[in-house]
Amino acid sequence: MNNLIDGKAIANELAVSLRQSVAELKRSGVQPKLAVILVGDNSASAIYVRNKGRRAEELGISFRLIHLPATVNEAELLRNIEQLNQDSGVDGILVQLPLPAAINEETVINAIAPEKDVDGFSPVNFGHLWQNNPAIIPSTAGGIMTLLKAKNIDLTGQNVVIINRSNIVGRPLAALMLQQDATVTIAHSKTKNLPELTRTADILVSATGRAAFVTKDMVHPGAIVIDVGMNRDEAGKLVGDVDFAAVSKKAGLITPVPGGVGPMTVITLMQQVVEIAKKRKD
Ligand SMILES: Nc1nc2c(c(=O)[nH]1)N[C@@H](CN(C=O)c1ccc(C(=O)N[C@@H](CCC(=O)O)C(=O)O)cc1)CN2
Repeated sequence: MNNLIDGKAIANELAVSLRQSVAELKRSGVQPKLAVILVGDNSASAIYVRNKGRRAEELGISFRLIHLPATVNEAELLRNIEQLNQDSGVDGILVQLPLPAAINEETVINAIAPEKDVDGFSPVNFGHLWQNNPAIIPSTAGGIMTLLKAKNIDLTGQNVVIINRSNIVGRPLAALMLQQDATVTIAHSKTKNLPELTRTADILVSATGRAAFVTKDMVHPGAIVIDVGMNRDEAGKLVGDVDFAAVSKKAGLITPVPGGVGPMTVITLMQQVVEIAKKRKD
């Protein structure tokens, strides 16, 4: 299929130069290190964290996983974050989301030192992003931008519809696309006449968490379709939000699930760990 955007292959290409950057840093006495806090036993989160650990190891980035029980209280979680904030050997800190309901996500994210907030979710990094001066950016949004760049897509004047308004995907992606002069619409569960809106999209991004949500009647011929969904179908198979079999026949370019946005999220995270570590040299 020649309209496929192979995120796995693009991530693997990026890994080659990133491995060299890590090796250079190590030669200059800096060992890049990522610390991940995983709370509870969400099976999807465990897989995503495992993928991050594997990629880090393969690149030569130190990876520390702190796995806390779902019953951990907020104060204990904040203590762990503070220790990592104070540890000069740790470059990037992230808390895998979602967190158990009893824990306030915002309090936790705000506790991460902005200069180590490798997810780019803190108000400081979000503020920089929306001020057109991005520092550390959310990895999924950054990964999607890299995919489009790899395919030489010029965003100027393109109509983009993003079905997601989260801080992880929709909002940061909208900011990044706006910076490249796209016309961006964020759609969500209360949006009226969604198919009518999505048919206006030159680039359609979906992150709804619902399998087969994007059907072929929602896509105009030749559109670029970016599928951020991670869902299980009735047979337990990993699928995205898009009815891939039908939509891929109509789309100009399309990302698969798995092997599309997911690997780009992970490699972008690693790129940012390395960028933070480089600051230790200065
Ligand atoms: N602290 C964060 N939490 C979450 C984020 C995030 O960016 N930071 N994003 C998502 C999940 N996510 C990152 O953690 C993520 C999603 C998917 C993948 C991935 O490797 N996907 C593979 C398939 C994996 C599988 O087999 O299930 C693929 O698409 O090929 C990595 C990371 C929510 N939480």
